[in-house]
Amino acid sequence: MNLLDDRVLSIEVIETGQDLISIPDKHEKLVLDHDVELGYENEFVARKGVVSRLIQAANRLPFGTCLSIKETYRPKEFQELIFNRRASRLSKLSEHSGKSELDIHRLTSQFIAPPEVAGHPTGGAVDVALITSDGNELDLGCNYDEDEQASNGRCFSFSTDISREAQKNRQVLFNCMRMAGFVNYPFEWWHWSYGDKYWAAVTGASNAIYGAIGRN
Ligand SMILES: C[C@@H](N)C(=O)N[C@H](C)C(=O)O
Ligand SMILES: [Zn+2]
Repeated sequence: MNLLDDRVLSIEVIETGQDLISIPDKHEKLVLDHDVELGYENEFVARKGVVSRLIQAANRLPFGTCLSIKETYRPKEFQELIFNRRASRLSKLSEHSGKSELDIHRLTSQFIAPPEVAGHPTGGAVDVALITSDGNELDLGCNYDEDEQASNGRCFSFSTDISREAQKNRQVLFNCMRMAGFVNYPFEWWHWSYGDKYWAAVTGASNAIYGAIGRN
């Protein structure tokens, strides 16, 4: 399901009011990746229910494997900025010349969520990968945050164009995240959410429980 699907756009939010809290930085199975450059200060916070699910997911990983946390809560203004920036870049590419605004909106929405449905500004979405306890990133088929062009489609969760090792690692990651209640966005193996509109549409929940929230 993509982010512009009517089933996602039509989801109502019944906000729980749950706080954003910090993801523990001393947990033996969770590693906060401070090297990811985002363009704003990453505070590694998420909704309380998301943080407890991240801990559940991490605790299910095999001995010696940890969950690497790349990005969690992202301010809505930043979501708007990166969405508009990508739309503007795509519209200038010769391969997209002649495309309508709606086509560009659709193309942009595959890699960056339109602000009205985006999970990161709700504190419900997380970007994660796997890392060994001595700090080596596991092969998951492409680098974190490489889009379809940069990864030759290997960012898609169900790409078959990745090594056996990467397929096995994805299976480990997908199992632990699913068991903890997260749903994956299948265009990006690293993007998972709980409680946002996308999660509600995929799980059939009657509403989302987390809407966009400010950092107080
Ligand atoms: C930009 C990319 N890392 C990302 O976060 N994409 C998802 C779909 C999002 O914007 O929520
Ligand atoms: Zn994400």
